[in-house]
This record gives sequence, structure tokens and C-alpha cells, in this order.
Amino acid sequence: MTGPPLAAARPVSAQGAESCISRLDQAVVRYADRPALGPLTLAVAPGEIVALVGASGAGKSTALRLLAGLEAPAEGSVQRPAQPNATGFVFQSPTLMPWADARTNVALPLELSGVPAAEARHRADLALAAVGLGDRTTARPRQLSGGMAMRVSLARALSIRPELLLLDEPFAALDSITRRGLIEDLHRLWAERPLAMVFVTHDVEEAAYLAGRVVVLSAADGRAVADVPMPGPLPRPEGWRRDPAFRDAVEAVASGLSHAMPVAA
Ligand SMILES: Nc1ncnc2c1ncn2[C@@H]1O[C@H](COP(=O)(O)OP(=O)(O)OP(=O)(O)O)[C@@H](O)[C@H]1O
Repeated sequence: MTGPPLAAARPVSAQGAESCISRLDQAVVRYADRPALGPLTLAVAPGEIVALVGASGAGKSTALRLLAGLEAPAEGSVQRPAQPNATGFVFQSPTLMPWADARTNVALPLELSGVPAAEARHRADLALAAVGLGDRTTARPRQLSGGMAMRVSLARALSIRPELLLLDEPFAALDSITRRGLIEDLHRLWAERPLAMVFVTHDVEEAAYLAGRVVVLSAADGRAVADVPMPGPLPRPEGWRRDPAFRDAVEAVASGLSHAMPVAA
């Protein structure tokens, strides 16, 4: 291996208390007294893209739920964006209403949060155009491919104009070409309006390509065992996947992950 694996990693606890949009501080989650996560400290700066990787059960989704305010920690604290509607969430499944067209799927949650109907539809159309579905606003979910349905889900999350976007393995069910296209879309949208993102994935290369920083959670106890800054500009330049700096970064994350895997009995 040529990369600078864990030498380049810095412990999460070493992060300063710099201005951040969201932060977990020594957060612990337990289910029926069994530890599910932590203690985990994770700070996300405005406009920063962070990928969370770790074995199944390491606590990645739990960390996202804490950041989303969907559950509270048993110990430690969670800092979240002050504004209401500042956090968007994209799940692994697009979770679209099958009876509604793409526009309504995006507009209805806005209307339910108090946005007048005409404005909600206008914002839905803008969000759908931003994800490349400007010509599919009247399509029902069954008329859309898996990648298109995920784009609608992304448009729905973006339509609230979040400062923080949480994505829980959003592209896991899609083929690799579609996944790569969606990652490029995320970078393009981020370049137009740099919002913070926390992206959960099992795919080391996807994490290293998308994010400016990759945090590795331990399978044993859901602590962060590595926090690896990713080299290179965002969005990625043409041919970045073949760049030695990218290949080294992938190895650094993979090495952190191999240290974070459960030890076979
Ligand atoms: N509602 C729940 N009740 C009980 N245990 C739970 C609950 N949700 C999660 N857990 C447990 O908490 C731990 C962390 O789960 P979590 O889903 O956050 O892991 P993950 O890293 O996202 O896993 P995966 O990659 O498989 O999605 C696991 O041991 C899981 O079984």
C-alpha cells in the first residue's frame, strides 16, 4: 500500500470547537441498555461534506438520527441548526407517495409545513429542475426509474432549502453508473449552494470521492476510530478516480475500516 493510512487520520476528539452547523459531543445511544452508539463526537462545519463509514451495526444510522433530532442521546449532547426546517433527510428508499406525481411528492410536505400551495408547487418545480427532472414533474413514481425516484426524494429534501442534508445510504439500491451520476449531481448542487452534508455509505470509494472528510465508526462500540481528510478539490476534476492522491485516500479509509471491523472469535 502506498498511501499514508492512519498516519493521516486524526482522532475525532482532537477536533476544535470551531463554528459548526451541527455537532455530537460524547453522544451515547442505548437500546434496552445495550450500547448502540458512542460516545461519539462529530462536528460538521457549514458547507462541509462528511461521509460516515463503518460495518453494519456500527451506529451510522443512529448518528444520523441524532443529527436529525429524531432521537435524543442517553448521554452527551447534540447541537443542531437553530432554524426550523434547516435539516433535510434522504433515506435509502425514496419513500414517495405512489398516487402522487413528482411535483406533488415534493410540494405536499412544503404545504404541510405551512408554505402556500402555489409557492410550494413553484419551489417543487425548481427543486425538480435542479436534479434534472424538470420535464418529469407530472410523472408518477411507477413511471420513474430507481435513479429518477431517488432524484425526486433528493428534490423533496432540497426544497426546504436545508443548511444540513443527511443522507442514509441513499444510493445503495442503484447500479454503479447511476450512483456515480447522482454523486456528480450532489457535487453540482453543492457547488451552486454549499450546504453541509453527512452521507452514510458502505462504499469506501464513494465516501472518498464525495466527501471532504471521512469518519470511520468502530463496529465494536460505535466510536469514531479515524477521521480522514480527503485530498483534492470538490467537485472532483475529470479523471479524479485515477489520481494517485485519490487512490491513496481510498486506501487510508479502507485501512481505518479494517481496524474498525469486529474481530472474529
Ligand atoms: N430501534 C432499535 N431498537 C433496538 N436496537 C436498535 C434499534 N435501532 C438500531 N439498533 C441497534 O443499534 C446498533 C446500531 O444500529 P444502526 O442502524 O445505527 O447501525 P448502522 O451502522 O447504520 O448499520 P447498517 O449499516 O446495517 O444500516 C445495532 O446494533 C442495531 O441493532
